[in-house]
Amino acid sequence: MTSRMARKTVSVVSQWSSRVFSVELDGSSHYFAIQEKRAGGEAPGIFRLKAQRYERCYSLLVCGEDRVRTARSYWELRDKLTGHLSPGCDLSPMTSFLPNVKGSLIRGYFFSDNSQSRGQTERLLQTLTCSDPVLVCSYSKCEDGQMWRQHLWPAADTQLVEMPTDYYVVPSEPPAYHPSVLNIINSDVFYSFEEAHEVLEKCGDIIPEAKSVVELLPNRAEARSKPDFPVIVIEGLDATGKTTLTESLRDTLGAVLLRSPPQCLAPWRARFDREPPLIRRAFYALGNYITAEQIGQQGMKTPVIVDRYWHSTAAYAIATAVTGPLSNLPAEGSEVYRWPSDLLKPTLVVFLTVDPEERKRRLRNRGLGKTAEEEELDHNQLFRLRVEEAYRRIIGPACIAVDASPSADQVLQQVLLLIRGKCYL
Ligand SMILES: Nc1nc2c(ncn2[C@@H]2O[C@H](COP(=O)(O)OP(=O)(O)OP(=O)(O)O)[C@@H](O)[C@H]2O)c(=O)[nH]1
Ligand SMILES: Nc1ncnc2c1ncn2[C@@H]1O[C@H](COP(=O)(O)OP(=O)(O)O)[C@@H](O)[C@H]1O
Repeated sequence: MTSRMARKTVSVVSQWSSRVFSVELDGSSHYFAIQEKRAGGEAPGIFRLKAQRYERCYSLLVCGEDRVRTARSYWELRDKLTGHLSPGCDLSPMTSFLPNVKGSLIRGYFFSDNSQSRGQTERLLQTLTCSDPVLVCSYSKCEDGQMWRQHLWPAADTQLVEMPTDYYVVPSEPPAYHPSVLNIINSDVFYSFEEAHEVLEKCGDIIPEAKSVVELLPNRAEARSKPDFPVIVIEGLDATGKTTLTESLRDTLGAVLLRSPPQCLAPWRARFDREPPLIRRAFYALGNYITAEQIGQQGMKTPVIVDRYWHSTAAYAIATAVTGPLSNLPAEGSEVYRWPSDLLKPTLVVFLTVDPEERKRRLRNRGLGKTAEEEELDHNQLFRLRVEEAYRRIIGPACIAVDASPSADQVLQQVLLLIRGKCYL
């Protein structure tokens, strides 16, 4: 680690005693803080859970100045740990944040070492080199077995890191919001063309395909005049009937059918789907801006139907960043649900809803593959509920839910009524 990185480390750790830490285990978040003086009382939840089986736990927090490299390092760290940790070590996502300080979230992993030889884990930790500094800490039970202490591992060449290495671990109250909310804006969800464009520009030297995507982008989000014809967006989870309905609307209304991400990005979509959220969501956000350009052009000549657009991008990003129950989502009216001021607004957004069992039936009949995210929708009910609720909370425009359980023709007639009522078509 260079001295510059060490200074960064010092700056992170120097705020350490005011930071809160969260560890996710079995769908629950366990919060703790640290302090230099021993305090009475019981150990934080995550440590009580570990106390019976482990003598030692570890955490790795990825903190760097370049957020693209830090996001990549966090992503790569998971593969390194899962590839080298002794079998049975349980790895849990971990974050560290300053309550109410946007952008203060640092991501990492917490794990307990169940290997016979502690040396194997410690050698792994020593060798973990990421393009960004990884703050390595170990946690050990105090002599009385009640309290736990956190030890900071100064990386080999960071003589500059002059700080006390031992802190006592104490319980912390859950924050008023999910920690990820601190970093959602322009990290998980992008609210301007410039913000998303900046991320893809920065990726150029680590992801060559990013340059090809950037070349396809408009110079900036053109402040176009409102299209003369209605723009109808059809949204919904996979297999709710969007493709069927959008194609029928195109034929019935003599409209143009567009999609987001647009066809021109198809060659790189799978590539960016493998990237960490910061990069992946920037890719999808820019896809919306390219589609907006196409809507602006076509909408001067004919009605436009769009298969997915901003709602899909924001809903999946928010529901992925904020884990756990629905109550963890940012409250209705939160700024995370607002429409980007520089993104073309449609006339109407229809959100198709289908009973989960009917949707699974349709998925089976459709027979097409599913994204990893769609797989997650199927076996993680909480994730699906968060995605659906995020769709509903997005405003500017909000979506109008339509029950897509009836036959394809009945759904078409119902949506046509909506369109004619709203767009006078
Ligand atoms: N279109 C779109 N898809 C996204 C976005 N973010 C994540 N995804 C993922 O991509 C899947 C949609 O892939 P598409 O090929 O657009 O979906 P589709 O062609 O409408 O067909 P379905 O998968 O049945 O919805 C979603 O279910 C998410 O898993 C986004 O911003 N736009
Ligand atoms: N209203 C409907 N009733 C019954 N099956 C439908 C209906 N709409 C679509 N389907 C079928 O469900 C499957 C998924 O539909 P599709 O239009 O591909 O959904 P999406 O584009 O949302 O993934 C397809 O096999 C399609 O024929």
